[in-house]
Amino acid sequence: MSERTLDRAPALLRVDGLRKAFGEKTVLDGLSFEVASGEVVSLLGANGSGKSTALRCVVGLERPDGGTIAVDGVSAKPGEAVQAVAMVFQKIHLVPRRSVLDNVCAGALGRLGLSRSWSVLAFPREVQAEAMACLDRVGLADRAREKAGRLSGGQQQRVAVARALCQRARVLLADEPVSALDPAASEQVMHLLRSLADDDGLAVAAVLHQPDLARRFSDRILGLAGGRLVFDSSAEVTDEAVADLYRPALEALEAAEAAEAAAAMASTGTATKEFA
Ligand SMILES: Nc1ncnc2c1ncn2[C@@H]1O[C@H](COP(=O)(O)OP(=O)(O)OP(=O)(O)O)[C@@H](O)[C@H]1O
Repeated sequence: MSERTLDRAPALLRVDGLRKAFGEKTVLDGLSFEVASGEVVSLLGANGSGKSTALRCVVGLERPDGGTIAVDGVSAKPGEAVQAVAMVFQKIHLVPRRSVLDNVCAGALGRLGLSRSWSVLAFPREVQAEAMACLDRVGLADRAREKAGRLSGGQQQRVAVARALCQRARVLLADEPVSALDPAASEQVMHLLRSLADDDGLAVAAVLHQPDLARRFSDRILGLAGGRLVFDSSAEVTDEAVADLYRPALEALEAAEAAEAAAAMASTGTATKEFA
């Protein structure tokens, strides 16, 4: 977004030298980035470049092997959730049989010290009031009493965002938030993320597979390859730089296809010889 001029605020989220391996495979290789209050940062990269793992480390779903994560200047304990950080996913993770309002209230569970099992019959009235305000913020207050599973995918994703707001998150991580949505719903969700940064001062980091959306809705784009940052640029990143991110994956795919074609040719040759 070229016209947006951000006086970069101090980073709300600071990730420094993050390292993570699964077995022998290094997935994050010293990844560092920052996201300020009011900023939307997109992470682009080929499949397997470490984008999801990076966000999962930040939200405490994975324990990093090294590096530091700080939220508002306070270091996070590795592998532990931080109240001020929430994440939304491509697979939206609502409880479909519970009401939209209950799903949003669930954002307050950690703060209330209640179990994640939702054993409470009803959430305290003040939590319900806060959840209604969060639903209103995402434009879905009128759907509060419906079962979450009855809403469209785009609406469910907005409910997931409302749940993050009810958690009082200041850093919102979004892992492919629009990959399962149609273009109109994708626009709506991206506009919502943008306005949460612009109007509410959230720091937003989103993994996207759509470079055009990344350009339109973010202040900066981070390019990841092999668990490292290969660029951290303004949203005017060149087509070539973006294409470079996906080139190794494309080349690997082309090599696999060529090997498959060669194997098929060889077996056809053998079959022809046997037939003769
Ligand atoms: N729990 C796990 N155990 C073993 N390997 C894992 C685990 N989670 C991720 N990986 C591996 O780590 C690598 C990076 O995965 P990650 O999901 O972070 O990539 P990504 O950039 O988000 O990819 P995509 O665009 O496909 O979602 C992949 O090779 C993946 O198979």
